[in-house]
Amino acid sequence: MKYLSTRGSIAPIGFKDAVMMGLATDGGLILPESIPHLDRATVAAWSKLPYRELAFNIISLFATDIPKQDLKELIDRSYASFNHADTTPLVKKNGVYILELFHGPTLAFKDVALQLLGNLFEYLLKERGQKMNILGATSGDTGSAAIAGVRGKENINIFILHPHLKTSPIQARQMTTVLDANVHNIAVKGTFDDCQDIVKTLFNDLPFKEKYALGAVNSINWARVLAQVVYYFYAWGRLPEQEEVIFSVPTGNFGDIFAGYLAKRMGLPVKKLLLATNENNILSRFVASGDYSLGQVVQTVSPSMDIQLASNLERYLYYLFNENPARVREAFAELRQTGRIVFSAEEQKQVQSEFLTCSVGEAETLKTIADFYRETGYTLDPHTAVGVHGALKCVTDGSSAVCLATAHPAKFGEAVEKAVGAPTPLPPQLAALAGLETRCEVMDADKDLVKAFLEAKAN
Ligand SMILES: Cc1ncc(COP(=O)(O)O)c(C=O)c1O
Ligand SMILES: N[C@@H](CCOP(=O)(O)O)C(=O)O
Repeated sequence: MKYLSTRGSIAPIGFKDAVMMGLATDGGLILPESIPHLDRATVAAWSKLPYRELAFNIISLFATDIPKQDLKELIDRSYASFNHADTTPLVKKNGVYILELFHGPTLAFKDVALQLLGNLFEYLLKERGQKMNILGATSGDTGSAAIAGVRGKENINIFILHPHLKTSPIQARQMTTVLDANVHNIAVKGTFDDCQDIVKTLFNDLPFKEKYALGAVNSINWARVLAQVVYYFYAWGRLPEQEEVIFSVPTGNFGDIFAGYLAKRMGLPVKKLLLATNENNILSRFVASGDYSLGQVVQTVSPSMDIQLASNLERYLYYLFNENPARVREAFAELRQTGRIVFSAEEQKQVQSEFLTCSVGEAETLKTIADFYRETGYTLDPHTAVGVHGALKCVTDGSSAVCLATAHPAKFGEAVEKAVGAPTPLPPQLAALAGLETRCEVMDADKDLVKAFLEAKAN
């Protein structure tokens, strides 16, 4: 399998180089040259497999330059750190299915990909005899999952930018209580979009990227998205009837839902993907009316989705534009100049044939948590609640809905307590954070400050 860039200006590369490149060197995002298609019998057989076997089958279609035995070992090791025998169990509550993606070390869906990516980096760096400086942006969950994924690994420094005081307190502690010498947390006085913009700008500074061997842990890295494809198949295989379903995905950077889109293109029977957002609803507006115009980020009770500029939309647009990189370049030039992208009526129709959407406000999110808790005794985190609200409100045709549960509720204790009127018990790994020393560098949202900091700390 070879990989290309959505912007069309890199020579085809293999999987291992794609993982190491992160953001494509032409500023685009990396995609496979073609998407493998599985027939219905294969989908049915594979999706019933235990998680690690399924992950191996799917990932090996794309990671064709890693010897199969090595890949198997990497996958087995990555999911051994999950505390549930099913890795990503599916439960049914109140008529909807909940796909629990929070059984990894940091209690969010990011662990599914970042446990694997950490092991992949270690494997590739050893093979190449290289060192790496990881540079990533987080609105709260990617950061701790990435740190947990690379902690204790040789030849890796990690620099994670988060928006100062805009994550939940527990999310911040999950990152800043890690005092290992190679772990660097930077609290940026700005938004997640500012953090992501700094990271992308530094990745696009090719001499700097090369000199410091920058590695990407955000979903700009193809391996992130690929690992997330697996659980769509896994969930489908656990449904009582193997029918066309709707996946409801709480969405911020469009990585998770893009993985669902890939699963569908690979042959998984997905009727539609329901793109659920909080008040930061640029992606909902895009699906509902083709209005993709940038607004101001607002702070919500689902802070990990407080995002305007979703990285992975570019990957979807590449397909929407019939795999035409010139149209992708034009769209992003338009976005830079005018703050919006204009879509044709035909393109809008195409988007609506693939996605449903719902934008969920704070009151509805908290009410969904409260109602669900009262009716089922099950506690949703605020991000999951956004998707569950979307499924309960928008899936009106009798289809089965699978809601992706992207984080453990205890990561967002304040919001959950406001909704249900009682504190959520802390799992041991979160309770253990109380009182620990923290280390974090607070900085203005200035790429030169981040650059200088990385230069000083990288070794
Ligand atoms: C808990 C949680 N839910 C949902 C999302 C949205 O996922 P994505 O960015 O892949 O759209 C994020 C982060 O982005 C998250 O941390
Ligand atoms: N919600 C994310 C934002 C970054 O998204 P990513 O999937 O591109 O890493 C976070 O928790 O940091």
